[in-house]
Amino acid sequence: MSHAPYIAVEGPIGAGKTTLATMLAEAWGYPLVKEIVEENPFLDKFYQDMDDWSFQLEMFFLCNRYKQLEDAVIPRLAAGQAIVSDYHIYKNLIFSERTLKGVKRDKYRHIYHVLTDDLPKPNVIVYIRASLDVLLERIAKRGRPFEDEMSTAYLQQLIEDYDTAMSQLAEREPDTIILPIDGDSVDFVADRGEFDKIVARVKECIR
Ligand SMILES: Nc1ncnc2c1ncn2[C@@H]1O[C@H](COP(=O)(O)OP(=O)(O)OP(=O)(O)O)[C@@H](O)[C@H]1O
Ligand SMILES: Nc1nc(=O)c2ncn([C@H]3C[C@H](O)[C@@H](CO)O3)c2[nH]1
Repeated sequence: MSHAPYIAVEGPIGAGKTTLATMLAEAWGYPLVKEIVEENPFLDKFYQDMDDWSFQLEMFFLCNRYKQLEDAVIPRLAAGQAIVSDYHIYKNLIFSERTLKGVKRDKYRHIYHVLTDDLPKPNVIVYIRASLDVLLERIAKRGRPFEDEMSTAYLQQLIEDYDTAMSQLAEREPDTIILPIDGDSVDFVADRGEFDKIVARVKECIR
């Protein structure tokens, strides 16, 4: 392992990333880097008109995540200390390849690589996979008003994009271990035993 433990949780919208990342960070007493949602000025506009707002939204996410890595992740790893994150920076590319088109997609892809290629990458990604029905149920239960506008087709496409992306990532970043979790059947919230099993599996990866 080239740096202190850097553990990321990934998965499609509503899979339970923030929930699991928070539990892991608390269990180990590590700081948590969390996605910015409430202060995002473009999310509601994006869900109302994706074609019109996707570039602004993707750039906002990219700049914010870059800043979080710069401010919170890099100094911490440089000090030899572990950290948990509820995303991997690669998710910018997963979403942008789906939401952007033509010249804007090419420009975004270029900027993405310039900004992120030399950033530290997680040692482990806990990848929560879940079916469309389960994701829809969790998104509805959480009740963010702007997500009412999200189409089922978009979410289904993201489920597939995530599977493809995780296979690509396994090739691009062979030092990162990807731990898939079946979010439909493994309820790490209600069942402490299931959470403990995840903790044990992650520990194995960062020893
Ligand atoms: N294993 C679980 N069982 C039941 N409910 C869960 C589980 N995991 C998460 N939830 C609930 O599902 C909702 C979505 O979870 P969470 O916000 O952690 O997802 P997320 O993947 O971080 O979402 P986003 O992609 O939007 O950032 C929340 O209301 C959370 O309490
Ligand atoms: N288009 C797009 N690009 C991203 O990088 C991205 N990251 C998260 N999201 C959406 C999912 C949830 O609704 C909400 C909170 O995660 O924001 C994104 N949407």
